[in-house]
Amino acid sequence: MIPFKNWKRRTKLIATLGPATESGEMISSLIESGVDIFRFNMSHGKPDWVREKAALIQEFSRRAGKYVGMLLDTQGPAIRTGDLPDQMQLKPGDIFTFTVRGEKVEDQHSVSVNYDDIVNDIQVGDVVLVDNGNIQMKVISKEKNFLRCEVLTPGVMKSRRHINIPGVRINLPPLTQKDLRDIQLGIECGMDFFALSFVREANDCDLLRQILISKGSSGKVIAKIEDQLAVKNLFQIIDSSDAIMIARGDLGIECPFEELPIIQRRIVKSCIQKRKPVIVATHLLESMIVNPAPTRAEITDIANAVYEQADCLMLSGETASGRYPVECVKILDRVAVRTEKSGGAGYASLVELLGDEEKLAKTAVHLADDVGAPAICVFTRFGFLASLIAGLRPRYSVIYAFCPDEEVCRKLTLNYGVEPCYVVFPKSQEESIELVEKFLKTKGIESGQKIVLISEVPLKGERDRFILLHQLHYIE
Ligand SMILES: Nc1ncnc2c1ncn2[C@@H]1O[C@H](COP(=O)(O)OP(=O)(O)O)[C@@H](O)[C@H]1O
Ligand SMILES: C=C(OP(=O)(O)O)C(=O)O
Repeated sequence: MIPFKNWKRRTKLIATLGPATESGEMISSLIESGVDIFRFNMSHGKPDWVREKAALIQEFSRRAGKYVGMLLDTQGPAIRTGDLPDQMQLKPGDIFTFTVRGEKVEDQHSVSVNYDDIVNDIQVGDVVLVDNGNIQMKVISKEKNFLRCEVLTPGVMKSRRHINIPGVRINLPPLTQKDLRDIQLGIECGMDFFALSFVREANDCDLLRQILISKGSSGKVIAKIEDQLAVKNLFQIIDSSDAIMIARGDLGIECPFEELPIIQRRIVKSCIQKRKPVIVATHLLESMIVNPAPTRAEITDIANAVYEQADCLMLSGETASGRYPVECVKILDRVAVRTEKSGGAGYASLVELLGDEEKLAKTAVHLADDVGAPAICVFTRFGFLASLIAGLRPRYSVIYAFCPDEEVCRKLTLNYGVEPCYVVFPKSQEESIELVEKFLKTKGIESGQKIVLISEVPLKGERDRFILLHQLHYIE
């Protein structure tokens, strides 16, 4: 019997926290609606705000009895405008000035920029792309401390907007002083994932990892692929990170946009092949920042990412500042569940399985697929075996990861199809089966169903592992 009834979503969901979702009530509703990880975008969040919201997430996740991860997203070597007291409505023909080094100008429309070298990197006649390319301006003159531009497309200039200069290597270090302060804050708040913006090469990830380790954090390193250099160095970056984010907001500006779907597919496929979790981010439900219903194209985009079997989908402005955050999460859930049932691209067949653990995981997944098991129960100390199994994308099974470490449980919120459950490890196979039976009963899995049990915890010899095909037999 194929276990399609009560299908639980395998694709994980990340929601960016912002003014629209900062209340305890909203955080609680988002957790109830299925958010697995909350993202703090450090281009916007102030330290006290981050501390307060991180504590709220921990409290509401405890109340909901569900592990929820927290992700700190660094600003990285990105060019951003500074704070504006009020938004500015811009129309074609307006003159707009970008200032650096604290320069003050009398112009009607101006804003500071965090990157002094912008005046060197941009030439008169170049087009400046602001706010994900929404506002285009042409440089008409430049001085030591400012650039004067003509507005080409209408738009609203707000605080902390991103400026892209495609193809130019920005003269900022991979981690700025602000990033280092934010990472320290993230460690203090117990963040599980640290995303590195505008990663350019594998060394950038190594640097972040060294910082985390030196400060005693077990945080995972997520590399954001958002420009052409990162695409060029993709394989090394995948190898040096714990997970990849396809940051389509910037990537879609930094690369010709017709390349975006091809790059997305290549990244998802490569990550699955190399067994690294992958996040598809940004613009999944962009129209729902203001509209109550998605476009057909957005539904199809979500379904495509789910069909590709990405581990995770990420909402940005939709939950940070949109009008319908909870509805967006519910729509992602609904589209993901339906698409998962219909099957996926199957890139996991490309995974290279070299070591014994990998082969063990593959055997367990084959068995579970063959018998149509609704569950693979894995006893995992460090989350390694659970993530191996997730990487192989079982066709029908939820992966219940029984783990004696709450930190590891929170890190598993990113992996495809994994539901982490905290347990003290049982001492025998019999106790393991008893624990699993009791647990699966609460999950609505019926007596008589066949499930697969696998453990990385040796019961006898140091290298012994077991895989068990077990038919549930609940004692009433
Ligand atoms: N912590 C925050 N505080 C204030 N505004 C925020 C915060 N996080 C996000 N936002 C708002 O939501 C918008 C969308 O979020 P996101 O896509 O993460 O930002 P961006 O595209 O600027 O990196 C931001 O541009 C910003 O206006
Ligand atoms: C997630 C992204 O990064 P940010 O929100 O930091 O611009 C993106 O560009 O898609």
